[in-house]
Amino acid sequence: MTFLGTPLPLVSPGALKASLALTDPAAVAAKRQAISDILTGKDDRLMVVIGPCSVHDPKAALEYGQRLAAIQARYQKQLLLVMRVYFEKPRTRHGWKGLVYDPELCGQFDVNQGLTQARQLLLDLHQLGLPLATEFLDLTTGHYLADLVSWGAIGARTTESQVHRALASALPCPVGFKNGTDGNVRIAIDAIRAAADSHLLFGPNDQGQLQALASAGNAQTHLILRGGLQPNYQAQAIEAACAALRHAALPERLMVDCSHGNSRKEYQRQHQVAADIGAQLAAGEHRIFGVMVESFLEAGSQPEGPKASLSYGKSITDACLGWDESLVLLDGLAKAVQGRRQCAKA
Ligand SMILES: O=C[C@H](O)[C@H](O)COP(=O)(O)O
Ligand SMILES: C=C(OP(=O)(O)O)C(=O)O
Repeated sequence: MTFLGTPLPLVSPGALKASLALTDPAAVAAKRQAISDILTGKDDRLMVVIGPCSVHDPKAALEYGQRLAAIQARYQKQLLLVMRVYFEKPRTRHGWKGLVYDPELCGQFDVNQGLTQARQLLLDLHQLGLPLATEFLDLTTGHYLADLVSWGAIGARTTESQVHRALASALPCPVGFKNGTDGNVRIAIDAIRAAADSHLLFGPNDQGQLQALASAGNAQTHLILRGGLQPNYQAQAIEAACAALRHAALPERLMVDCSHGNSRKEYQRQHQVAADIGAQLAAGEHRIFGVMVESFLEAGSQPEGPKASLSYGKSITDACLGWDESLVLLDGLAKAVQGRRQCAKA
């Protein structure tokens, strides 16, 4: 090995997809189309990407998905609920990097187990009828999981990365680019433009052999305002971001992340962010087509640690809204969409 480190066995994408097969790809395609219709404005509902910051316990994530699936019908006239199922965590400095890398939370890097658990959970959630959202971070994991994903994110720390823009150009689903952690929106707009092109990328084929791929280009990409040194969810920031999109000859369509830089990492502040967005929608703001919310079974977060030491249903990365308060936030967004429709009729 010319690289320093310990080689670890890795299941091939084809073997994993054969053992945990998606039997109804048309159902995933329909979910992607529903998201695309909202992205383009054909459907006037609001897309809500909601769920835990990260998946460390597939059982708890599945329970969250069962609850989300059970309320889809309640909101379906106003909201399209898309579940966050994040298996890879971009860290600012240190910390657990996600289920794919360390499913036992013990630093053993059992990637085969992590990929298997991740794909099994996506299959289980897909069968509940939920559209599924994830961040694509490592350039390889998409080869194992992307066929089950309805919407992808490129995170604040990788939006400027050329290889992540190339990855997005090859993904079979709509993709949102977060602004930079400092609030830089331009790099996300550059990413949208770059990802529309065909790019050369390297990755495994189904047999696990390295191949080069000339991507098709992805026109279904968009901006996500996630805050930065200052929040960027308020009307003035929305206007500035839309002016930048207009200047780049891009559609003025965007998603707002109620968490991260917009909540300043205070999870309950997501209520205020969602309420401000709701007021904008109710006043006729049509350019905001979606929001992101960090939400789980239990409110808050807990320090990462051995699985046996953790309490059930609580995030070990960013703090999240609890289930009941998440319903309050969804109720407010549904009312705001109704208000937007009244505005449109006036
Ligand atoms: O969404 C999760 C976090 O915002 C991101 O992974 C960074 O977390 P950290 O700043 O604790 O590393
Ligand atoms: C890591 C995330 O967000 P960001 O890239 O905006 O920090 C996330 O949404 O889980």
